[in-house]
Amino acid sequence: MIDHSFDLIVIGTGPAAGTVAKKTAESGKSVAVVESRGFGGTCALRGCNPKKVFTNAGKLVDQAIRANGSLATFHHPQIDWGNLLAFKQQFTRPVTQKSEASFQKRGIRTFHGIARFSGPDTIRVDGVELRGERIFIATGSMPSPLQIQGSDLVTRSDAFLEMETMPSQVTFIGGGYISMEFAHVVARFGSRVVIVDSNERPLMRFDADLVGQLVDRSRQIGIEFTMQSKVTGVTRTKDGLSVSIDGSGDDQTVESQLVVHGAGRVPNIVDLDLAAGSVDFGEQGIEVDETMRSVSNPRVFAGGDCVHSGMPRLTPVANEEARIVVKNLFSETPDTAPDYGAVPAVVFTTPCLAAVGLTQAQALEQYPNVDVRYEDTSTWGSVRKTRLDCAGYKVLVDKQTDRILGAHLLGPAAEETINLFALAMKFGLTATDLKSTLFAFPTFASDVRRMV
Ligand SMILES: Cc1cc2nc3c(=O)[nH]c(=O)nc-3n(C[C@H](O)[C@H](O)[C@H](O)COP(=O)(O)OP(=O)(O)OC[C@H]3O[C@@H](n4cnc5c(N)ncnc54)[C@H](O)[C@@H]3O)c2cc1C
Ligand SMILES: NC(=O)c1ccc[n+]([C@@H]2O[C@H](COP(=O)([O-])OP(=O)(O)OC[C@H]3O[C@@H](n4cnc5c(N)ncnc54)[C@H](O)[C@@H]3O)[C@@H](O)[C@H]2O)c1
Repeated sequence: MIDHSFDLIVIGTGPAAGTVAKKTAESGKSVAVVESRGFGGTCALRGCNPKKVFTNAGKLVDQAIRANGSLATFHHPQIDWGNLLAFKQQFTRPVTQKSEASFQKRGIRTFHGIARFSGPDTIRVDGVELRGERIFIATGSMPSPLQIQGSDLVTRSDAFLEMETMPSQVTFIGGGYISMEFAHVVARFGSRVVIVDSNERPLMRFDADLVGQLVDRSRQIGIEFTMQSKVTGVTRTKDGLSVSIDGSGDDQTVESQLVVHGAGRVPNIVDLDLAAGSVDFGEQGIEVDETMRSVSNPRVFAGGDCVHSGMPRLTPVANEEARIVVKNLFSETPDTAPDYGAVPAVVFTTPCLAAVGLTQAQALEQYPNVDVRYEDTSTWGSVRKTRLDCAGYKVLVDKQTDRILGAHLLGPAAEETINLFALAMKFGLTATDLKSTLFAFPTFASDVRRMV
């Protein structure tokens, strides 16, 4: 029996869901949202935003240590984990209540619990049956299940961001975004940090030369890398945890008090009973066409981390897909597709590593004449003034058109400067256009003229 009917039911309350629910309600439609955890989604509660508070702390201590005695004098700059957690909670604690209120203020009905399909246009949540003219799925992603003994002893990123103290020995499984970002903070807190990754280097999707520089810097601050190795099990010992590592025949164990999951995320769709809703899906997520509509159920749209779009699972991607869903949801002929442009990505280590567009290998494969401009910029004045000795760039330019094919930055303000390249690539600016632009001086942006 149907308890309530709506024009639109939205599952999730992260960036993708929020935009679609609010814009649709503002257009006069009746909307319900369903959330199984606190309202607000991963980015605001357990991802980008709280993470940035932690990485800011790591960056500040790093700056203080390397500038000590030259730019200023500091006595024992250090992270106080308890204070840091309390400060982070100033940002995260109000989110749940504010987020739900912002839906309700627009007349959106809010439901708490796990949403499950009970038919092609019906959802069950907490014993209530809802019918939707349209259903938008934006359930995000979750840590990939670890098929290892003792997987229940591994701490996930959401629990890591709520830890009241940080122990002295920490092991990270995987060498991707999460491990590298957290490891830089934990190392600056003063703990022993080990990263175990199955590849030959961490951050495989980023430029190998710049990752090499970042790994050197990471080692200088005490991070140990165990590469081409897999964690095979975690067991409890009297002092903490013992991590078993298989390094292709070279087995070893590492003692830790904390083992953190940084081994990738998968679409969070297991609880939805998508088969009951006739919604096709695969390992990479919900199958959608280019309008973000389910390929198998025309009433259903999906966006963000839970879909198989081939795009990186990042907040700006979720936002763009939501913008498109708003346009297509109630259209007789949905035909608008996302315009992702070149999606910039940043690893918030100290310094940050940032990238947009093609990698060197992709550029050389796709274009006959590529100018590869790579330089270690640690000797540049702008970098030396920060007392940092880890910086570089790689810019890939199509020699035929002078267009930027990819930009890869490591160093101070890389996380900001990359946006200039994203803008240039989206609007087809050439290397000469960038070179001829007057940027304020002395800024890191003004270094762009030397890179192109
Ligand atoms: C530690 C960490 C750091 C990150 N840092 C960055 C960063 O710096 N920059 C960046 O761009 N991206 C970052 N990301 C990725 C970013 O958080 C995601 O890409 C983004 O949140 C995806 O948004 P979404 O709307 O698809 O889903 P989410 O934000 O994940 O929201 C999905 C919501 O759906 C709810 N839900 C799931 N299943 C159900 C169900 N069956 N019923 C009801 N509700 C359900 C969940 O509880 C959740 O609230 C980070 C992620 C993590 C984990
Ligand atoms: N700054 C950001 O934008 C940011 C930050 C954090 C997370 N995220 C999002 O969250 C996702 C998940 O982050 P992540 O760091 O968990 O994943 P990731 O995909 O970035 O990296 C996972 C790494 O774990 C390795 N790995 C997997 N299983 C392993 C095992 N058993 N043993 C050893 N190594 C193993 C992989 O080789 C890979 O290098 C990211 O892909 C991104 O979408 C983004």
